[in-house]
Amino acid sequence: MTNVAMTIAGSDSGGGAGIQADLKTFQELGTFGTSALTALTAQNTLGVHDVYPVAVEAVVSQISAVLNDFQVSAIKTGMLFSADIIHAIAETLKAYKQHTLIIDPVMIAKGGASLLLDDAVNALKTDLLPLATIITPNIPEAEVLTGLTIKTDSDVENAAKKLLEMGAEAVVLKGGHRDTANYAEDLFLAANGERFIMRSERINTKDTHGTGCTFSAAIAARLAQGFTASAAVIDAKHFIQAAIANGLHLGAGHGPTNHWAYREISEKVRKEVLIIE
Ligand SMILES: Nc1ncnc2c1ncn2[C@@H]1O[C@H](COP(=O)(O)OP(=O)(O)O)[C@@H](O)[C@H]1O
Ligand SMILES: Cc1ncc(COP(=O)(O)O)c(N)n1
Repeated sequence: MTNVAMTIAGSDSGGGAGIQADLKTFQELGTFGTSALTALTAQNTLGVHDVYPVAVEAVVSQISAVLNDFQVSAIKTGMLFSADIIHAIAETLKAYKQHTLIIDPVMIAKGGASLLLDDAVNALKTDLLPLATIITPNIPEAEVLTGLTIKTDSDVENAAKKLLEMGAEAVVLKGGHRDTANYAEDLFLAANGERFIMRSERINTKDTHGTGCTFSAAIAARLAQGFTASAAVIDAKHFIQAAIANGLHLGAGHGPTNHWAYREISEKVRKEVLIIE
């Protein structure tokens, strides 16, 4: 059976993040990728040069066209840009009773450009977050969503709990932005009580453009194939670790990750690089 996923996100002309990262990741993991664009960005490894939002009707029309024809097993969202777009997406997904939803609450690009308007944060919290099967914030995004300051391990736990209280079924609070020098660790916490930490070696590289997009797309690809939430996030961590560790060194700024590295690494080697506790 062919499994289908959809990404609702922005286009990154540089190919490392956004829709491009999502579709490459779906393809690598054997899930058929469909998409609805929310914005075009003129972007490269040095930064975001321009943002052109897509009209709300055009976003809804793309989602409807896909959902009217395909059996989509998982949807992920990335850059959503405005409150109007978020509201329309939430209403459309509710109308289609689409249940498996991974929300990567993209706010700011690595170079500092805003990919979500300030007044859209509330719409993300009230309209979309309660529909989430899994939400995957990085530390700054979790701070904005919860209003908490996140520095210590217990701050991470408290923020994850608060995100569950806000309506997500599960959260992966990603630790890429923490000051852990030797490892990058992410906390998985679910409303059903499941909890674990995924810890991998921190790769010393500036080429981390699109890590969050790629990670959440890998989760969506695996959920679309019927993986459980915990199995999907663990495999996504393997995928992103391989992609960062085998960087392509493209461009003069924050380069993209290597979306085909995972398929070249044996399962045994993948398992060796990840500690689950
Ligand atoms: N230098 C790194 N080495 C290894 N893993 C990393 C590194 N930076 C980020 N990660 C991992 O990449 C994923 C994305 O993390 P993060 O950088 O926190 O999110 P975002 O890209 O949304 O800012 C997480 O699984 C995180 O642990
Ligand atoms: C269109 C688009 N979407 C998302 C990101 C965030 O990238 P990252 O995954 O590095 O946070 C980006 N830079 N551009």
